[in-house]
Amino acid sequence: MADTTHTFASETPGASGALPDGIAEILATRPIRLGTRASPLAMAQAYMTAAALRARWGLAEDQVELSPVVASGDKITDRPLADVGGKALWTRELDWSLGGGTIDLSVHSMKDVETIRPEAFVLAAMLPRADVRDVLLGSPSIAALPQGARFGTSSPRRAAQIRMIRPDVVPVLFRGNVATRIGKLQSGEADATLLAAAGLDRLGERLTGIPSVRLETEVWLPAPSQGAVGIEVRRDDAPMRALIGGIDDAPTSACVMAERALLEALGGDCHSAIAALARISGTTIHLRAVLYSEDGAQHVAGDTTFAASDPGAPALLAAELLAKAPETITRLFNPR
Ligand SMILES: NCc1[nH]cc(CCC(=O)O)c1CC(=O)O
Repeated sequence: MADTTHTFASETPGASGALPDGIAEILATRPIRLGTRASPLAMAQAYMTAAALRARWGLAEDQVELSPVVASGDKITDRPLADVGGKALWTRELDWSLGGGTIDLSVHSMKDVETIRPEAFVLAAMLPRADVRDVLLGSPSIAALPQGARFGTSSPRRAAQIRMIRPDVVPVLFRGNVATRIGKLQSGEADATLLAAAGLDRLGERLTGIPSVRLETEVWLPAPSQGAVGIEVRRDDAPMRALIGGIDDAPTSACVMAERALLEALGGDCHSAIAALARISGTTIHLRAVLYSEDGAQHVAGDTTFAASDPGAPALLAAELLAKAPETITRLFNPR
């Protein structure tokens, strides 16, 4: 018989500590309001954030509340995101709520958050990063894809990466949430697709009957910020900054900030095919990145190792990559 004694952090006496200044006064009148998109994945991530906040500060169930907003990006599912307004479609409605004070915090998939954010907000915390890998669905390997396979994606990165390895593969437009895309694969709209392991894991997707493989980062880098959930707060809201700062996973924040600094220096947008991943060991960050031409026929890769205290290093890698990239790649970027 297994030992059934468990200790939960939230039950450890004193583990939660005193609330940051000003929070008790807010809780006397209303709950903490977490803004989130309404998609199943966004809701799962917001639940995780609420649970982490309650555990960290010893808050009751009803002291943290979710406030779902339907994002424009969730209403338009028949065109590539890049053609209809880009990443702002995911953040616009949440930004209005946060700026207007009807929510205290916005929970985001960091992958969907523009590199340049309103000056009034701060990304004050990230949850521990999930599995960063992309998952190939519909085939047990890239090599096993049938000749001329139809590959469902709306991501320039994923389309370029697959065609670099398999130029015969034909991209077909795939949008919608995770369940929608799995449904499209199962109904035969494509032979294969790619999804983030983080999303599948957080939704508890079983993928029954679908051959799949998690692609190792040595051979297949994910999107910058993939697998990271970030929480934004108004810059002038000191109590909420302290509250949310209490659940920040510092290694995740350091890596994701490095990937975002690279993206910002490159001037990448939804049309640019860029893969990047930072890993941290102690205070040393290792950042790898690959830029692709649209058809994947050309690519440039590079990496850099730097002290976490050196915020300029990702921009140097960006400059080095652009300097050696052919015009088919540089034209996809607007470096700053
Ligand atoms: N662009 C949609 C999106 N934004 C974040 C995730 C997955 C979760 C994550 O990367 O944290 C997904 C779905 C996907 O790419 O499969």
